[in-house]
Amino acid sequence: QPKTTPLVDDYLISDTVLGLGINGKVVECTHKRTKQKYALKVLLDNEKARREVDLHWRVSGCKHIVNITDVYENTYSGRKCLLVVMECMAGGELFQRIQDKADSAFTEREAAQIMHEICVAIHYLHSRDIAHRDLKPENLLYTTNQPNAILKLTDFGFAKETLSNDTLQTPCYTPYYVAPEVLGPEKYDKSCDIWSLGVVMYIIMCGFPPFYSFNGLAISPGMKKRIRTGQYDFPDPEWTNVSQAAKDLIKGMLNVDPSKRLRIEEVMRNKWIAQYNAVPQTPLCTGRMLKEGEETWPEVQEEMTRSLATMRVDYDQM
Ligand SMILES: O=C(Nc1cc(-c2cc3c([nH]2)[C@]2(CCCNC2)CNC3=O)ccn1)c1cccc(C(F)(F)F)c1
Repeated sequence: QPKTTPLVDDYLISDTVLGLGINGKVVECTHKRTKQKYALKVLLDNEKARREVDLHWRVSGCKHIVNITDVYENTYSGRKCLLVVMECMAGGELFQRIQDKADSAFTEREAAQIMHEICVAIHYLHSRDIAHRDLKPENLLYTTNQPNAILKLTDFGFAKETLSNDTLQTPCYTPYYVAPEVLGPEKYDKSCDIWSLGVVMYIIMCGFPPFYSFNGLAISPGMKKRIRTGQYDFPDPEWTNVSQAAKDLIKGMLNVDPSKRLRIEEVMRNKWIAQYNAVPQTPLCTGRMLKEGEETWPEVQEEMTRSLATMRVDYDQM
């Protein structure tokens, strides 16, 4: 139900670029009547863009997912475009905010509260049979710069429905003797998101990623092997004071076998997440480590982007 009236009748488009998504550019815009600021994502109208908008619109009501205000279908110089107007997340990205508060101690309890917010978003998606498949630091944004800002997930450019056979093809009844796997392989798309949750949690706890290539190359063969074989650890001194509960949760999310990896329901039931307000207020070195690693942060982002691209391909072929 996108609007077909010209977006420019209702909004002023500024030339402030907020970022580039998989399928399109994001710019700032202002509602003419209310003077309210919004983020506008410009997508070329095609099947991929339609899927992104449809899935994002379906979950836009979740408190921890960037809300869509409006969608317009307009034609510019003969090209059909989808214009997605979203609430403006003026607080910027998750790790920028943790780094900016480097002086005042960032504690394990604050980390647990942040993880709880991200898990609420992922649980909202997975319970509606939608996998995000591109959960990474630059897609986690804050509403404002204020202390009470809310963290939200954005960019549904790789999102997809995970309805497997037992809900679609097979008739509404299934003979009681049919084994579950016969109804079609449980799709592993959701487990991409759990792996991402594990990587994001690891970085929140210490300020550097669990996997990286040592020789500064893009994904080195060694790094790929280390990801597949789950070779990472919790090095001292950064991890010395972190609770065993947090480390065990990360292990459950970074399990190399997607079928053995925790599901989001299990993550939400985990004590460290469910009772995040009872997590010890141990000071973490995340802010300082993020600051120290600031120049190599773009490489960390690129490596996560590549790891996700590889995983999406691998799991689609399973
Ligand atoms: O990025 C800002 N606001 C924002 C941004 C988005 C947004 C959507 C998407 C993205 N951002 C990215 C940008 C590149 C990194 N991945 C995410 C690509 N894909 C998207 O779908 C949505 C809503 N508000 C921002 C940051 C600081 C200040 C302000 C402003 F001053 F405008 F309030 C806005």
